Amino acid sequence: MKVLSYDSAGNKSQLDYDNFSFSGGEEHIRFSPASLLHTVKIEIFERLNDSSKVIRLMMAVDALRRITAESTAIELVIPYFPYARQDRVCVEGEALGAAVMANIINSLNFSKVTIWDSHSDVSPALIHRVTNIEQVALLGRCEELNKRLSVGELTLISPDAGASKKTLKISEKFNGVPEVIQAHKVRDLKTGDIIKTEVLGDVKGKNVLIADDICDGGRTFIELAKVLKNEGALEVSLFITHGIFSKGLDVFEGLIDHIYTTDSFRPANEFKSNSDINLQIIEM
Ligand SMILES: O=P(O)(O)OC[C@H]1O[C@@H](O)[C@H](O)[C@@H]1O
Repeated sequence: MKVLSYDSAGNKSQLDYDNFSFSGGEEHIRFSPASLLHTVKIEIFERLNDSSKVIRLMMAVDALRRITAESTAIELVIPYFPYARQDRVCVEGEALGAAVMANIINSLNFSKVTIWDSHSDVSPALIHRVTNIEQVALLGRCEELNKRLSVGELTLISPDAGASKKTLKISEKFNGVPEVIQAHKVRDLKTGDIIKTEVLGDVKGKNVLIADDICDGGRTFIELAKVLKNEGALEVSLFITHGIFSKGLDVFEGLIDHIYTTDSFRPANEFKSNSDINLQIIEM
């Protein structure tokens, strides 16, 4: 967690803090009141990729509010908004995870919350004072990908209905030059298993780029890459905002040739590279 403080002249400095957990796992955090004397605004940047970080964030805000003036604005940047995929009740009896997480964030009363490439429109609608930086804007940071898309070297693949709006926006950025082909995925709502994947267009002889928000275990992209290669696609690449890669990168071997992802979920130096996959981390 990176904490920045701003004085009234807009000068920025990084705030140090002590942080440890008790042997039973409970978090402890302490800021130096002296370092906050001239602070008018605080900005917290955190990759919320595990639950203990949520507690640490809550502790940090509590500590900061105790030693700053009431007028001090506290802003939050959480590139990866956790639980965003649980944005509807698919089967009766489930929790609405996105709302649970949004309620926690809202309870901390931030002046502004920034997230990147929200999974759907639901989380931005639930979080107060939120800015969602769309995938098409993040793409601006990747020179290579911009170039390849602008010259029509890649055909965009939207892996499911949820991703199609985002993929079309990327194509529109380049005046429709990259062709967009829609794919269709059916999941078992109870187990999350993928039952069916089909590509609704001709990919023969084309270099394709699958664009989506999250790659977790990678099943969506493994199944899709198999179909794409079977139907004659040449290079199959992946542009993913949030690279969780919970099953590692080896699972894509022989199927995905190139992966572009941002450092939203983990810092760039923590990605385990795979010699067979050309992995490019877009550092923000
Ligand atoms: O197939 P894995 O990588 O586990 O899950 C990622 C997919 O699940 C969706 O919600 C994401 O938007 C993406 O399409």
